[in-house]
Amino acid sequence: MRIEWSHLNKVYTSQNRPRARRIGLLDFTAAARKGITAVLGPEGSGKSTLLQLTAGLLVPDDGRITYQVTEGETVIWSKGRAAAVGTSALGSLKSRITYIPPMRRMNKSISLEKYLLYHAQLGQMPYPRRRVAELIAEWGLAAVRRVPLSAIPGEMMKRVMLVEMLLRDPLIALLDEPTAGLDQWGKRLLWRELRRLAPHRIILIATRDLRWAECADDLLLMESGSCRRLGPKKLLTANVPEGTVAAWYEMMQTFSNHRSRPRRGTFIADRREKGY
Ligand SMILES: Nc1ncnc2c1ncn2[C@@H]1O[C@H](COP(=O)(O)OP(=O)(O)OP(=O)(O)O)[C@@H](O)[C@H]1O
Repeated sequence: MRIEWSHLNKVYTSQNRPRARRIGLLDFTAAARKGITAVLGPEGSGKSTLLQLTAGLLVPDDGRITYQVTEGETVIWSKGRAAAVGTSALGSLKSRITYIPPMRRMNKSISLEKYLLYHAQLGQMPYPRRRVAELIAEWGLAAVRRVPLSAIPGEMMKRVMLVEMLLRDPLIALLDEPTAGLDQWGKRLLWRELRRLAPHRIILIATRDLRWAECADDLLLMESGSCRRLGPKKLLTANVPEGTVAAWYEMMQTFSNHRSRPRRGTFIADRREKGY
């Protein structure tokens, strides 16, 4: 199992101001293997764009994503494939990818319990009623189990989305800021569940919660839409005395600030030529 991103580019244009363009991804090339990959990077570095492209919710302007699902089964997502067949280019893989946005409200009148039961049945979970009841209790959602989704408060919706993911049992899980809105107990529960799923799935987590990112096997550091560093967490964090993700990230940002600060009288073009 593997996901390969090859020379991905994504530029956002505004309908009102077509000349105002923002770079989402810039020649992004990297790969993710089985396990948990923490996608790190400063605000606006392209973490969410990467997850949404990988979920098939956005179409790349250029480049391709290759999903090696099982031995001999390869699926490709690119502008050409999207133009030819739309999201059905992802075929049955689409239903095995779960994307969880940072926060979501749902305008649905169906009760939480019925909604989760529907997803358990969709995911062909054995004993769906029992599993839904267990997860509702475990994630502290019993008080709202008969409440319509539209009336569930925002911070609780994060837990609903995570339970939905566990019921669907995806092959690829893409979580954007999954700990935002979770308390310590929720964070621990999510850590445990993701570690349980990790050996047989590809899990990408875009997060600014560097302590929680310790649950990852691999770290992918983004900068200005590109992949700046990718590798096993153990190997990368071994280079910093504290040995933590937070310390490694801080060190990388210090270098980054140093690199991007133009020296007096140095033009950007000069810096490129000199390979800064
Ligand atoms: N829908 C959009 N329309 C216009 N520009 C966008 C859109 N989504 C993202 N961008 C821009 O693309 C760039 C990358 O944004 P993205 O949200 O992918 O980064 P991020 O690393 O996830 O940031 P954050 O940590 O703030 O969520 C930013 O400059 C952002 O302003």
